[in-house]
Amino acid sequence: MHIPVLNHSRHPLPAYQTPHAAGLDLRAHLPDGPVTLGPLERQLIPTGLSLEIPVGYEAQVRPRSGLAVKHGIGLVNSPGTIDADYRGEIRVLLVNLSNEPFVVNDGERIAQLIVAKHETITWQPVEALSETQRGAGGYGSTGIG
Ligand SMILES: O=c1ccn([C@H]2C[C@H](O)[C@@H](COP(=O)(O)OP(=O)(O)OP(=O)(O)O)O2)c(=O)[nH]1
Repeated sequence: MHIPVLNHSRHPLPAYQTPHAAGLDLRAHLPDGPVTLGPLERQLIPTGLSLEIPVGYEAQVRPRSGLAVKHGIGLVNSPGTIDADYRGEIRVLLVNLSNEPFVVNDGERIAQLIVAKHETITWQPVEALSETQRGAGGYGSTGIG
């Protein structure tokens, strides 16, 4: 699938790092210099990228596990949703869940983008739903562990 992309950064377009990777790494676009995230601080980090995603598809912004395990860096709204009709810049809502400041440098790979199909549904209001073995059970109703 080809996706039209505007790249306002001086970084290369997101690329798959291995032949069968699902995600394309997104880089920080910080022309004015690095940004420091203090402990528990969150910031929207620009990528310099705007997309034209085909109708029927979305893009998901997901954390990178390496940054999560090594530095406690996550996404507040994980996974972020990029709508097909969004034409603005993709931004990444990073949060520092560690006790140490974390420096985000220009060009650093901060998150990953997955393009996925989605359904557009219509509602069918009813008076009752079909019965199942689970019924309304959840939240550990089958036991923990
Ligand atoms: O991590 C994210 C999440 C969203 N967006 C952009 C693309 C998306 O299409 C738009 C709106 O996102 P969302 O629907 O999650 O935001 P909202 O809080 O529901 O606001 P809106 O009322 O604008 O839909 O913001 C990003 O750039 N990064």
